[in-house]
Amino acid sequence: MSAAPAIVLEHLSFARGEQMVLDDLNAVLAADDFVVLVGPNGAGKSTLLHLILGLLTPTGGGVTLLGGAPAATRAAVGYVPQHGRFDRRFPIDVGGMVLQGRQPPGWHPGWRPAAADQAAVDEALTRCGIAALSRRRLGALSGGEMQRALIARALAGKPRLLLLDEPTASIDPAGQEALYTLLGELNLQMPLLVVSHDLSLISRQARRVWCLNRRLHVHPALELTAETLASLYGFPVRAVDHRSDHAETA
Ligand SMILES: Nc1ncnc2c1ncn2[C@@H]1O[C@H](COP(=O)(O)OP(=O)(O)OP(=O)(O)O)[C@@H](O)[C@H]1O
Repeated sequence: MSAAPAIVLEHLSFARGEQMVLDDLNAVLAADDFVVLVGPNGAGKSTLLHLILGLLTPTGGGVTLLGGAPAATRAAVGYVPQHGRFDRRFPIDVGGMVLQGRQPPGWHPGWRPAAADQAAVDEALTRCGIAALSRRRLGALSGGEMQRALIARALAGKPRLLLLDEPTASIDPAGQEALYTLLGELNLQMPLLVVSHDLSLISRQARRVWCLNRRLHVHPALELTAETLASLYGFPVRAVDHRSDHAETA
């Protein structure tokens, strides 16, 4: 028997007053899925993530997250914010930040890590290839290293699903390659939902693409054509395949 889906959207709608932000969304994110969520600015991507996490209440339909109501199951979701939105002046080292992924939700000033917490941090750092950076201050990390540290923080909480917001944005090509590899490895163990405009990520790794612009269209990734993207973004978009085995020959 196949595992239960990670996310089920059923006739999901969300309105703010007169504005219909999301209109009758239906989709399933399978237990082994790698879904990239694309859409122009204002399409409702953040609103959808908030609904999936139970931080907003649908005005129609519903969301099932990891087999239950989002408010009850969201603790099992690892959320990875954009590295550029994280304040690196925060006076903490990489190990300390990853340890935050073990802290119980809410305000617990007396919380002290147990041996199992430190073991989970060490495992997450190793999995993300940054064990050697454990004592490095956040301010001294490259963009790619910072993104890995944020992924490690999410992994430390032993999530059953990862949500990532633009993981490859503002990262140099070598760092992006390393992230593609890491995301592929993580997908062997858990489903991923990635908000991204990175066409290389879409063409190489997504099993499915959720194209959102108030309504949701689900595409098998390889069928995502320039026409689909143009209709989504409202202007022509050139899909560039960066795979070396597709390199152009002069
Ligand atoms: N707190 C809010 N109050 C009122 N309207 C909001 C609020 N948050 C978002 N909106 C509106 O809801 C719509 C969807 O916004 P949302 O942030 O979900 O889009 P997005 O796809 O994440 O955009 P972006 O790519 O620019 O981050 C937009 O029209 C936005 O202006």
